[in-house]
Amino acid sequence: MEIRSTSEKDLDVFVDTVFAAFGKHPTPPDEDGSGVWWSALEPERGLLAVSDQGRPIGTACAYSFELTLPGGATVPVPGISCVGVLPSHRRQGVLTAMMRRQLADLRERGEIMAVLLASEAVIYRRFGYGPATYTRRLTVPRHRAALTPPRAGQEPTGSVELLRLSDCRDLVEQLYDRYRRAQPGAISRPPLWWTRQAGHPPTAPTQRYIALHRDADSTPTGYACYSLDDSLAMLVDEIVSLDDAAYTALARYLLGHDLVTEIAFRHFPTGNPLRWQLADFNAGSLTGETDWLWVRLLDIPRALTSRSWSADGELVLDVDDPFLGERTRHLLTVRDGRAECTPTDREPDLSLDVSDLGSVYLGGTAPSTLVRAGHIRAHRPDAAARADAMFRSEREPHCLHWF
Ligand SMILES: CC(=O)SCCNC(=O)CCNC(=O)[C@H](O)C(C)(C)COP(=O)(O)OP(=O)(O)OC[C@H]1O[C@@H](n2cnc3c(N)ncnc32)[C@H](O)[C@@H]1OP(=O)(O)O
Repeated sequence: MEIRSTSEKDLDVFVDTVFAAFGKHPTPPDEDGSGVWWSALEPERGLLAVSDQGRPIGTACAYSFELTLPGGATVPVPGISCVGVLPSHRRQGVLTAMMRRQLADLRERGEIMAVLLASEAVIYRRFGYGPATYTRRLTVPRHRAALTPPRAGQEPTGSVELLRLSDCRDLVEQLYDRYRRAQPGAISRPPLWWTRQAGHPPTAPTQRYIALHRDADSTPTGYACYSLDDSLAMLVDEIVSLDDAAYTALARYLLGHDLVTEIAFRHFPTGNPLRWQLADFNAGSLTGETDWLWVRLLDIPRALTSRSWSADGELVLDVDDPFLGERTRHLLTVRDGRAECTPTDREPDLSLDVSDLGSVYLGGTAPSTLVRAGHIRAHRPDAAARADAMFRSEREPHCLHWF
């Protein structure tokens, strides 16, 4: 078997092989290659595994994204996707070989970390990825959707306008970009995703309504992208807002929609105040709680010094990376929210696998939870609490981009 990089001329074979790995057939794109989820693929960042007989049997690719870190810094990240091996060639080490090659390539490019969305949670930990953000759905039956009235002096001052997605793509793109720069865990949607209508709504060409919120000065501050199905259930693909007032106004608009049986909010963030604003706290049900963005650190010192930190202090981290055969020990020193990271031979506070460091990195998983789960070993009684205070993100990490 050979693993080779792809280029533009491999695109059809690449797409065909990915679909075969998932047991599906590709739908034809528009003449210019747009209008399907894979329209934004970067063919020069793909890998193709080819059997000894010359048959393509496996695929993997990387998108060029930016990731927002706790504190608001953004870093370039490869978004790993289209990972597949033909059913006829599974469990023979094809994926393992592709992951090894891909991580080596990413290191060579100087990437700090990689991210992905896992089709199954059992696949990627062995390659050093850890789940770092989570998602779930809130569903509210329309007859229980009443919200508590706003407190005196906090009445909404903005407005909501109903638009069709096809009429306001540029505005939606700009709002998403402003939102993701302020939201830890959020991923950029490169211009290609919008111009080629790749991915899922609102970048996909699917028909959708957009509820656009403007503040009192008529400045757009958020949108909700939604549709109703034949049974009159409303599906909200995403709400993107620059502040809580916009989110609340959009939720009020959606929950007040007539002739709707229920309103389902996809990607409902942990810590979102909407349940507290419902007159009946139990009106909504939370379902589909699942991992979303997985993080794989490739350059630990650069990763740790790129984000900001919520508490000053020192931590010695002993990090095992079995897949890459590396064991490194780092002294993390945080002063005024910024970190220095140096090699050390001091006794460790925490011993952990690189996948667990990926899980706690964005602040969405408390180190103490992984200590209690038996993943991380704490060598001092106060180490887990100290790590919790330092790794916590003031704003909970959240990602709603699908790739
Ligand atoms: C980011 C993304 O694109 S997510 C999409 C992932 N792709 C899919 O889900 C498509 C359908 N599945 C597939 O194409 C394949 O089953 C893959 C890509 C998941 C795995 O490919 P394979 O070539 O079979 O993996 P490989 O042989 O290298 O297995 C490595 C190890 O992972 C384990 N493993 C791999 N996939 C799975 C799985 N789905 N469930 C449980 N264990 C798995 C193997 O058992 C093996 O374990 P071992 O090292 O202890 O023996």
